[in-house]
Amino acid sequence: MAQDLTEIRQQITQIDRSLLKLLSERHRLAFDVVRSKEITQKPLRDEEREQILLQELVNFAESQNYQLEPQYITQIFQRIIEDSVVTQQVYLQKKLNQQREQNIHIAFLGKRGSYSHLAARNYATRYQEQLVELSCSSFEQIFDKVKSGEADVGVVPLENTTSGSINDVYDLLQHTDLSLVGELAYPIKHCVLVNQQQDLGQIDTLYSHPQVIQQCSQFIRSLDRVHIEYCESSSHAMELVASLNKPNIAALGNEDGGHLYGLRVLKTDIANQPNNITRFIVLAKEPLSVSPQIASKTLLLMTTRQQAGALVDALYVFKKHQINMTKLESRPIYGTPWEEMFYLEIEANIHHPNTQQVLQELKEYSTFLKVLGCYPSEIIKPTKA
Ligand SMILES: C=C(O[C@@H]1C=C(C(=O)O)C=C[C@H]1O)C(=O)O
Repeated sequence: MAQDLTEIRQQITQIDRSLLKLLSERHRLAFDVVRSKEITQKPLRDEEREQILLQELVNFAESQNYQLEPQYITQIFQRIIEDSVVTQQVYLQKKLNQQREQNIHIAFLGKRGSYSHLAARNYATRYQEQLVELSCSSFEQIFDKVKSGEADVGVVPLENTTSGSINDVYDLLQHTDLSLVGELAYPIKHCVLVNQQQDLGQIDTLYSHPQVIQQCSQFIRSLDRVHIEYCESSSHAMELVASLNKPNIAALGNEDGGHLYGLRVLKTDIANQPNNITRFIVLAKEPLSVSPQIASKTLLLMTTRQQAGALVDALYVFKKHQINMTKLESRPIYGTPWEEMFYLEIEANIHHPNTQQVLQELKEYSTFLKVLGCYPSEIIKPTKA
C-alpha cells in the first residue's frame, strides 16, 4: 500500500531541515576560511580546488549509487560555492572599508516593487545592513541624492542581457564625480499582472516602462492589437493598474512587486530571452578600497586621438599587460559631434602596480582618461566540473 502523503511530506520537511543545518554549518566555515586567508594572503577564489571538489562529489555520488545526475550535483554545489566566495568577499570588504554605515540609505529608480528596488535590497542584504529606501523618479535624481549625501549609495542598471546597454546611465557616468563601488546581477522575470480574474483576450492596454516593453516585444506582438502606455517605471505601472481596477488593462512587471500592489499573475516568463539578467552598478561619493585577495574590476572612461588605429593602440596596452576586458562601450560626447567617449571595464584592481603601469601607458594614446571606480567582481563565474 502506498504511504500516506502527509507522512511522506513530514519526512521531506525533516530532510530539508537537516540540509539547511548542514548548509548553515558550511556557510559558517567560510568565515574560518577567510580568516585563515587573511593571514596567508591567499586569493579568496581557488578555482582548482573548486574543480577538484566538484569532480570528487560527482564521483562519490556515483560510487555510492546515489542516483543523482552529475549536472544536478554540479549546479547545486556551484551555488553553494558562490555563497562561500561572496561571504568571504563581503567579510574582507567590510573590514577594509569600515566607514560604511550600519543604516545604509539607498537610492533607486521607481517605487517599491521596482526591479531597482529589489536589486537595492539584494545589495543591502549582502552586506547585512539596515536599509533606508529612497525611491527616485529619474536616474539623474539618484546621482544627485548620492552627490548631496542624502543617499550613501545609488543602485542603477547599466546593462541587460536582452536590451543591451542603458545609455542614459552611461551618459550620466560621463559627467559624474561619483565612484563605482559595486555591481550585482539581478535576474529579471517579467510577467503580466492584473487586478481581477480576466484572461489575456480581454486585455487591450499594457502599462510598463519602455525597457520592459522592449524586453517583451515578441510576447506583445503575439497579442491582438494592444495599446501601450509608457510609465516612469514598472512599479508605477503596477500601482496604476491596481488603482484603475479595470478589466481591460494589465501591467508588465515582476511577481514580487505585483504582490505588493495586490495584483494577480496572469502569465509568467514573457521576456524575449529566458535568461534575462540586468547588471546593476552601485555608486557612492567616495571610492572603495578593494582587497588584493578579491577578484576585482575597474571601469575607465577614455577618449582617444582622432587618428587611424588610436583605439587599437590603446587596447593593445591591455593585451600587453594581460588584462582581460569585460566590456567596451562607446557613447557620443555632447557638444563634440562625431567624437566618442569609451567605457572600458577591465578585470583589474586599480591599486595593483600592473594596473597603474597600464594607466601610465594609456595616457600616451588617450586625450582624456578617468577611473570611474574599482569594485569587487560580485558576479561569480561558476567553475565547471
Ligand atoms: C572555501 C574556500 O574558498 C572558496 C570557496 C570554495 C568552496 O566553497 O568550496 C572553494 C574554493 C574557493 O574558491 C576554500 O578556499 O577552500
